[in-house]
Amino acid sequence: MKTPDSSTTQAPRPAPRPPLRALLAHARPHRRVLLLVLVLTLAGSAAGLAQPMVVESALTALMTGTGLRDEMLLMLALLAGSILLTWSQALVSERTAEKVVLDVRRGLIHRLIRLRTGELDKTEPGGLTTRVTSDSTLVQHAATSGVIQLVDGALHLLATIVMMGITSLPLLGITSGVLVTVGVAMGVVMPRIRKVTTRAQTSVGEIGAALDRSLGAARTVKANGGEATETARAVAAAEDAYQAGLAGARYHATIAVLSALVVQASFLAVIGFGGALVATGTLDLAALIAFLLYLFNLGGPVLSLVGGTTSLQQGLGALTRIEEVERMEIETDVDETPARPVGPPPRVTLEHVTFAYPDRATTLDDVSLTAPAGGVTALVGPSGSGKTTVFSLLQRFYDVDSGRVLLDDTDVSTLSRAEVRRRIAYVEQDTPMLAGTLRENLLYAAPDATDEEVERVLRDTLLDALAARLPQGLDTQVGARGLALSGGERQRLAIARALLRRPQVLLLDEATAHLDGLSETALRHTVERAAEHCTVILIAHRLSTVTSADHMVLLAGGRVRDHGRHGELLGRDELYRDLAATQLTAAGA
Ligand SMILES: Nc1ncnc2c1ncn2[C@@H]1O[C@H](COP(=O)(O)OP(=O)(O)OP(=O)(O)O)[C@@H](O)[C@H]1O
Repeated sequence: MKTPDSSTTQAPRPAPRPPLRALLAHARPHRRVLLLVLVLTLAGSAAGLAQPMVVESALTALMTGTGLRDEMLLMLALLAGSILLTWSQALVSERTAEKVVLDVRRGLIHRLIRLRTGELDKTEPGGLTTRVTSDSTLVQHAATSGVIQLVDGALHLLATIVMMGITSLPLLGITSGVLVTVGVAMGVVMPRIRKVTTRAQTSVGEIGAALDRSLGAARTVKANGGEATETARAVAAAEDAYQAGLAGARYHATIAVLSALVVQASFLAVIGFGGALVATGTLDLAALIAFLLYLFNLGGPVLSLVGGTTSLQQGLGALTRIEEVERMEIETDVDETPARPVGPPPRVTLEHVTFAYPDRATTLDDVSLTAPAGGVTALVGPSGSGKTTVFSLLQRFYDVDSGRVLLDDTDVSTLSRAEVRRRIAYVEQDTPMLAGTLRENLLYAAPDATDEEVERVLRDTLLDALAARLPQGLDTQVGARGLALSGGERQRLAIARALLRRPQVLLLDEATAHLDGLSETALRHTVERAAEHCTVILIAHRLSTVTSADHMVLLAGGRVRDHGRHGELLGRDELYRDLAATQLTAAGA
């Protein structure tokens, strides 16, 4: 059972749409421009279609001895017209295609960054990013040039056939063999092209996923000599993409050869049969030549049809993957900018909270705990006992299955996620630094913080000495291409960033890494100073933390086992005594 309103703040999951309908939905906003492109394309094709007729009349003129001037001028005009039309058509069509892809990418980026935590748990990030990069490109071509090529190809083909019929019906009869064969070949090959393209795209996604995983865990890979295994995994996906690409190439080549072969064969047939007709005087030589020109013109529309169908097939495959993202649940309530939290730090309460990760056994079972307002509460417990899960529920990364999470008397499920996360700041165990300067890292979530606030927070986190030591002070670059900070400094920087937002609650997952005595004291001092302004809840990994905490909650197996002060728990709880002796690290130990 979900909390009553949890469904109102999440995006509804739309039913899957048929891919073609979805594709047309992407083309719809640009329908006017696409119509213009189609008109231009058709006009270009019409200019091309008129050429053999003009040739026929020029040849007749030549044979009857009348002048050629008009025909030559007309041919030049047609040529110029068709060049101009093709050029402007290509330009407008490319621009629209770029707009389509930008729209698709904007939508995807927006959704991916707001995906619900539960969706992220289920999906590999590499597979998601290829939807923004390569899949969107395939949709772009399908929704614009693909559709246009198809319509143009079909109309052009039809018009060519009509013109051939007008020129000579018997010769058209001979040629129909071409059309039927090409049609059958396309019907057989096209679905296969779609299948291999989908396979190729899936493999490309797997390359991304495999690399993301390897690079994200680069140190583990190196330390375990896992280079060969990781390479093999990514290369296997690359080879599969290659195989799928090869299969696609084979199908394309088959279609190209078939069309060329059939056009050549019918050319011979038309020459033979048409030659006989000319010899008997049933057909003009000029008409035969015009017919042959049409025959060769057939290649254009047939290629358009093949190209259009291929890109449509590819686009539909890509769209199926993009639509998967459209159907994933996102957090819709994170973009509002709630007012800065004011008022005293709240009491934080979990009231009979039960929670299970999707498709997992119960992780928190009837957990009730209270972190007093403005104090330091430490969560302790063996690994896997549910400490991090409590933090996740407090920030509404997930919603509880039953029970309530309260800030004073306010149920967090009645607040938007933006509001909850504005009130609560979270410092992870291993805080990544963002690219940029020390100042940019500090101001990430509070760009309007004043210099005085920055200075006070630096003092509270004992980072003022570090900043003073640096030649460029707060404008020093940090991270991969700048100053490297120690684990302790990184976590204090993260606390400073969190405090600058002036949160009401600070959640801190203490680093398990060993800190020297100085850093440990600095961290404790920082936490004590933070507790002057907000309610601090921390996942404790240090003895010094639990001895100085106001209150402690001992979790075990997803339930609250005991709570109280360090001395009390030490006196009465065996598990706690064990933990204190083994897990909690003492400075300088
Ligand atoms: N995203 C997730 N999806 C599914 N199960 C999860 C997820 N995160 C944690 N779990 C499971 O929930 C249980 C509690 O995990 P949690 O991270 O809350 O424990 P913890 O007390 O913080 O452990 P540690 O001290 O090792 O960090 C574990 O059994 C874990 O396997």
